[in-house]
Order: sequence, then structure tokens, then C-alpha cells
Amino acid sequence: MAVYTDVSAGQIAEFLSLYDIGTLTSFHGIAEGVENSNFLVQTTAGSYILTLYEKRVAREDLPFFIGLMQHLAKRGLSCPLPVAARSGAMLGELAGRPAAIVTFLPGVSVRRPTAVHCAELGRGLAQLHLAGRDFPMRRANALSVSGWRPLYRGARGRSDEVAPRLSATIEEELGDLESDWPTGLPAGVIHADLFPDNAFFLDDALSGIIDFYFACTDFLAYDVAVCLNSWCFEPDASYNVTKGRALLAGYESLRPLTAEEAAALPRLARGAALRFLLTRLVDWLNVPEGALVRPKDPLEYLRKLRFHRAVDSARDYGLAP
Ligand SMILES: Nc1ncnc2c1ncn2[C@@H]1O[C@H](COP(=O)(O)OP(=O)(O)O)[C@@H](O)[C@H]1O
Ligand SMILES: N[C@@H](CCOP(=O)(O)O)C(=O)O
Repeated sequence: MAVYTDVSAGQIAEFLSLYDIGTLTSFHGIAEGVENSNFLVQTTAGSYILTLYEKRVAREDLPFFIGLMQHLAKRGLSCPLPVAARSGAMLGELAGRPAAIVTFLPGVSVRRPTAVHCAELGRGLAQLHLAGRDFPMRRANALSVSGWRPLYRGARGRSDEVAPRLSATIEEELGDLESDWPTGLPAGVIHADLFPDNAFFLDDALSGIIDFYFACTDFLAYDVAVCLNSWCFEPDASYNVTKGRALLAGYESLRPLTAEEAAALPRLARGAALRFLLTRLVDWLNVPEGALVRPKDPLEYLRKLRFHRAVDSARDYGLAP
């Protein structure tokens, strides 16, 4: 459960009094997510999500995330809409944390996505990329190749406690990817964390995308690589090429990949696997005392990384020739 910061009913009621969204009837901390503290808040006017932004979210980036959700929603993407306080402000402060209220999206996330979900997700990802084309703000991806080594410093001394020779594997990957990371690919707004828990479905149709707090400006194909990692592997770490084919075909039905993007896909997928291995490893070794959070397994991404190292071309992921 991700609740790092506890808030009382009284604090939430006071916060809500700044908005025109009714009065508090109930709330609870949400049992998913690992980054921020989230509360489902019921008021006399409906359901809302209250988010208190935690460690990895820099205050100065919040206008980018808020502006992006507004922009994408205006272009027809189903995503949470930030709610303005009576003053017009989209961001406030609660329990010493930056805080915002966003609309509640109906739907459920799927624990075991099928090829049908993957196809829907691929289309949704392309829709997000197309809707983001004219978003005027930029945010560098702090968790791209140049950010991985500094991130790793938070775990380096202890990584072999998690798996034998893990530090050697990571060092080797870092060196390899840093010396040959793709350049010049089509770039724009990416979600950067579009895992199954951040996509909602109703009757197997994608009904919404949430959690834009890693969104940034980066290669569009990197976002595809993140999704291949998070949607198309089975629990035994085998790659399901049927799911990969469905995801890529869904994506390409709206935005075909260029030849350069297709050629870069194996490297991007490898980088994406390393990125999630590293954040998970750091989190695994540094659970804040008293926090209600279940850290995610870093070794899941070590196994995925091993798969990517053996890939020859994007065809291995299911990209149509
Ligand atoms: N707008 C929303 N509508 C409905 N549920 C939401 C919404 N935002 C978050 N949630 C719920 O809260 C959980 C955690 O949110 P998420 O943004 O993924 O947290 P984190 O920032 O910690 O990764 C989600 O898995 C979902 O169940
Ligand atoms: N998707 C990341 C963790 C952060 O995302 P959340 O949406 O699950 O909080 C991972 O799986 O490592």
C-alpha cells in the first residue's frame, strides 16, 4: 500500500473546503502504487483521487504533469482531470506535501493482460503520443540513460545482497548502454510508466490511463519499449510474442514505427528493463520506516534484461516485417 504520509479526516475536510466539490463523506488510503500517497475521497458531489506527491516527484515538475493531463483530456484521451480549487489553483499543500485532486476514472486494471488488452493498450499509447504532439511544455527524462548511473549509486554497495553478481551485471549493462544509446529518434511526450496497473479497462476495452508522474519528453519508441517490458512477459519471465505482436500492431494502427525506431527497439527495451531494475532495486533496499508500501521485485527485471540481451531484431518482439 502506498501511503507514505498519513492524513486525518479533519485535514482532508479542510483541504476540500478550498474546492467546490462537496464535503467529505469518507476516504481511504489506496492499496496500489509505490510512488505517491493516494487517497480515494468520497464527497457529497462524487469520488475523487487525492494525491500527495512524494520522493521522486520534484515540485517544479508538477505544472508539467498537471498541464499534460489537461492537454491530453482536451484532446480526447481518457485520463484524470486535475480539479481546480476555488482560487483557480490546481496544486495545494497538505501535511507538508504538494497535493492535488484529480477526477476518479472508472474501470479496472488487469493483473494478467491478454493479447486483446495488449492490442488496446498499444492503440491507447499511440493515441497518447499523437495527442501529446502539440503539448508546449518539455521535461527531460531524469530516468533515461544519463540518470541510471547516479540512481544506481543508491544501491551499488548492497546489490549483491539481492542476487549474486548483480552489481557486475548492472555495471556491464550501464557501460554498454551508455556507449551506444540510440539518438535522433522521433521524440515527444511519453508516459514512461504505462504498466498494467496504470491502465483501466471496461469490458476489455481500454477506458483510461492514469499516473502521469514519470511523463516526460523522450523517444516515443522508448515508451513502446517500456510497454513491451511490462505487458508482454509471462510470470515465468518468458516473452509472449503473441502479446507483443498485438501491442505493436495496435500501436502501428495509429502510428507506424519508422525504420530507425524499429532498429532501435531491442536496445530501448534493454534500457527500459535496466531502468525498472534500478528503481526497484533502490526501493527494495531503502523502504522508508513506517511506510505502507510493498516494494516491487527488482529481479523480475533482471530476468527481462537477460531476454533482451539475446534479442536480434524487433521481429523477436513481434514487429511485423
Ligand atoms: N484517477 C484515478 N481514478 C481511479 N483510480 C485511481 C486514479 N488515480 C489513481 N487511482 C488508483 O490509485 C492507485 C495508485 O495510483 P498511482 O497513480 O499508480 O500511484 P503512484 O503514483 O504511487 O504510482 C491506482 O492503481 C488506482 O487504483
Ligand atoms: N511501474 C513501476 C513502479 C512505479 O509505478 P506504480 O504506478 O506501480 O506506482 C514498477 O513496476 O517498477
